[in-house]
Amino acid sequence: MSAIVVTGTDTEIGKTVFSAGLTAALNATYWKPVQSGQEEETDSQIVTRLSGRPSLPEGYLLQLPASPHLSAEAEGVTIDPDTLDLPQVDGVLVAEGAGGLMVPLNREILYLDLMARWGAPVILCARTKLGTINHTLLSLQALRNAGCNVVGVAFIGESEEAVEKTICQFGKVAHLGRLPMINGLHNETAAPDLGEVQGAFPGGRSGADQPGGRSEALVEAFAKHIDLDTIKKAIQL
Ligand SMILES: Nc1ncnc2c1ncn2[C@@H]1O[C@H](COP(=O)(O)OP(=O)(O)OP(=O)(O)O)[C@@H](O)[C@H]1O
Ligand SMILES: C[C@H](N)[C@@H](CCCCCC(=O)O)NC(=O)O
Ligand SMILES: [Mg+2]
Repeated sequence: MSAIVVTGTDTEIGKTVFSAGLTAALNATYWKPVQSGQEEETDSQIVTRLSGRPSLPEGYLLQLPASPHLSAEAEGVTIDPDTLDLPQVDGVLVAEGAGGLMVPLNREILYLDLMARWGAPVILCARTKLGTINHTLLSLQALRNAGCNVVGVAFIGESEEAVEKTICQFGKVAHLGRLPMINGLHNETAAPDLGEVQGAFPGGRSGADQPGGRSEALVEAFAKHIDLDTIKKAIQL
């Protein structure tokens, strides 16, 4: 088995959409160790809907959309990192963090510490919007200080060539491509009471534009814009 970790410079920057593209491209299995927030769909449901690939059950599935340590505390739970070793699967495992790197899992450890413990190669997702140079360089420094193996930065959003180049120069990091914004990924059929469904949603405009239950628009954009060869090499595929 090989595993690859998808993290980001912040929450809401597109890690889940990127993970769905990556999971489809690698015929992988997706895992969200800690889901903190269950407003509409979980990240696992989104990835399975967009990729047509399976998701493992979350290690912790928490209601409150907040930092994992606070969501857990709100339910009287303490996240135990010893229960969050990377699961064994056939083929490739794609594991997605929650928010950015220095997000606490409990009162003692950060997500970054767990990623360092896993030792799996890490992809850093970053916006192309103003402010990203600082966020991305800080995140790269944190990953390296923690001893993580950084595969590269995957950008998300409109093209900002000079900005992307600056990050890769100062950060001495590979540019893994840029996933543009894709229309129609939202699941208009999703509702809170679908919370237990894992997989494609039948009927409606689910963002899965093929009957097999995946978004061909995402799969095509990922194949066109993301450097899968470099990612495959990092996980010895
Ligand atoms: N490439 C894209 N094309 C279109 N929409 C996107 C793209 N990337 C992200 N989005 C949208 O932006 C929003 C946030 O994206 P996403 O859920 O992937 O963020 P995230 O980084 O995984 O956040 P979290 O920290 O909660 O896991 C979602 O509504 C998603 O559909
Ligand atoms: C609520 C978000 N959607 C996300 C957690 C983001 C934590 C950010 C904490 C912070 O940096 O302030 N949850 C999750 O990915 O499961
Ligand atoms: Mg996500």
